[in-house]
Amino acid sequence: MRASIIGVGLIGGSIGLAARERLGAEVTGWDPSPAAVETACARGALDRGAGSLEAAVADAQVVFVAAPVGALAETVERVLRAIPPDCVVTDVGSTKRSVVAAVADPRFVGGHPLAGAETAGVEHARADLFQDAVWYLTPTETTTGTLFERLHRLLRELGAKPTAIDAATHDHMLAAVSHLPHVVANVLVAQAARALEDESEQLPATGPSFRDATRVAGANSAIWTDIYLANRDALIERIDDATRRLGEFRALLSAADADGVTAWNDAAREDRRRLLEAQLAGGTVHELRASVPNEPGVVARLALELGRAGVNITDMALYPAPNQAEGVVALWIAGDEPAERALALIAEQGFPVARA
Ligand SMILES: NC(=O)C1=CN([C@@H]2O[C@H](COP(=O)(O)OP(=O)(O)OC[C@H]3O[C@@H](n4cnc5c(N)ncnc54)[C@H](O)[C@@H]3O)[C@@H](O)[C@H]2O)C=CC1
Ligand SMILES: O=C(O)C(=O)Cc1ccc(O)cc1
Repeated sequence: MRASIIGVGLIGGSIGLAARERLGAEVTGWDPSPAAVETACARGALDRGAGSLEAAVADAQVVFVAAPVGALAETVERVLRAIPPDCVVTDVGSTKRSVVAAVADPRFVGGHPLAGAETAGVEHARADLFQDAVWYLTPTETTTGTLFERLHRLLRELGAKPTAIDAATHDHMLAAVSHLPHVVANVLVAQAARALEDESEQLPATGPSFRDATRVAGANSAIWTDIYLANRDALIERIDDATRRLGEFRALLSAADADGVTAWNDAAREDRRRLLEAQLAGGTVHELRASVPNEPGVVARLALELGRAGVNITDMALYPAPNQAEGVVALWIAGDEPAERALALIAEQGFPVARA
């Protein structure tokens, strides 16, 4: 497998380490910072650095674009102009609408690993960063099924859990579970640091809860300014919602409503439990086989439909029929109930489907 990485920072570097270690891939990379390329080679994240983006991808079977969100659309287009025809291109940007709207090429599939850190640069890259992490993919009606399948398999081999989602749903969800938490962490440290400016005030001691809630405060501005701006409409909605919730709690306090405060706190515990429980779906893996016409977008549509219903595809394989007009998609789904749901959803799409 020949893989190429454009933007060799924390995420690009981690993909390089994992691809070389786990896939035995030959990895070439390019970054506008020569120092990043040099460190990536020294750390074993790249087999070699290339002199230009075009040279880095000329021979690739898969390209990961791991640049800041604001540079993604232009960089992906540049990659698409330079790759061989049978190469899949993906990105890792934390927001998806802008790049997916700008790039309409059957060889491109948007992506976003839900894994990372508050650090930056290939110095902090790790081969195990994506182990068991959800890795969102945003295929569209034009995505080539076989290239989507190749990317899906590669990500599984990197240890991740690829999950199809549409770009708008992704950005709205991420505003709530990633972008707002980063904003709130910044607000918390700014509040506590007021004491630094007022010499008469004693510096607060920071306990574990403060450290947990603020680990990501001031995370890498080289990527976060772009993320906040690219998702500003969804993030503003979440900030307004959070402000309203703070206002509700303020009202409970102001009324000294002890029962209300207890109910509010209990509801938070229950919400957190349900959110964390939802990540632990597992169980027996079932193989389903669906017959589908060999048309652009069919595989993407199936993956998106299952993703929307919360069904995770553990693995997938495509078997085109000799006449090339139709084919079989094999899907492996973990858990009895999700497999049942997947069977029903695929049948609803009008495709014959059975357990293998
Ligand atoms: N840091 C994290 O935890 C996560 C970050 N992401 C996304 O991954 C991408 C990369 O982020 P990190 O690796 O954390 O940042 P980073 O700052 O560690 O690395 C970014 C790299 O991109 C390079 N770069 C800048 N402009 C470029 C361009 N025009 N073309 C190619 N390369 C360029 C920089 O020189 C740098 O080496 C961003 O899109 C970010 O939203 C996704 C998931 C997690
Ligand atoms: O460090 C953490 O907890 C993070 O949240 C890292 C992170 C940053 C950006 C992403 O798009 C996904 C994950």
